[in-house]
Amino acid sequence: MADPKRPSECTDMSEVRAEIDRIDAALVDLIAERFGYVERAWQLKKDPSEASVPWRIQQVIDKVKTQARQRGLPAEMIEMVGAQWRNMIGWFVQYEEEKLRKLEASSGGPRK
Ligand SMILES: C=C(O[C@@H]1C=C(C(=O)O)C=C[C@H]1O)C(=O)O
Repeated sequence: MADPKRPSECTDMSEVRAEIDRIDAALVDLIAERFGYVERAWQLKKDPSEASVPWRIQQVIDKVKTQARQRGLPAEMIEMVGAQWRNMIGWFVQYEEEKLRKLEASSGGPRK
């Protein structure tokens, strides 16, 4: 595969789109990798009430927004990044909750 091109090196829309496709594929890989740790997280928790950890959710969102700020993204985009993370984490929390509920039901009570 050709070397990645910097934005200023792209001379037509097919080159721009090829780079966007490359970045999107990398983002999906990273989300899948992140999901692997969420999968491990619920296995290390004891019951569904542990799925949502508000202080940690806030910490994660603060960190990504700080990084977005440091990268010089526009203010509205920083808010968008925070909202996307909140949305993604919301899904992960639901996933963990469901797994822990099923585990609780199948084992006849919370894990000791
Ligand atoms: C991964 C965890 O489980 C949940 C998912 C989080 C995430 O996706 O970053 C953060 C907090 C938890 O509500 C955790 O407790 O750290």
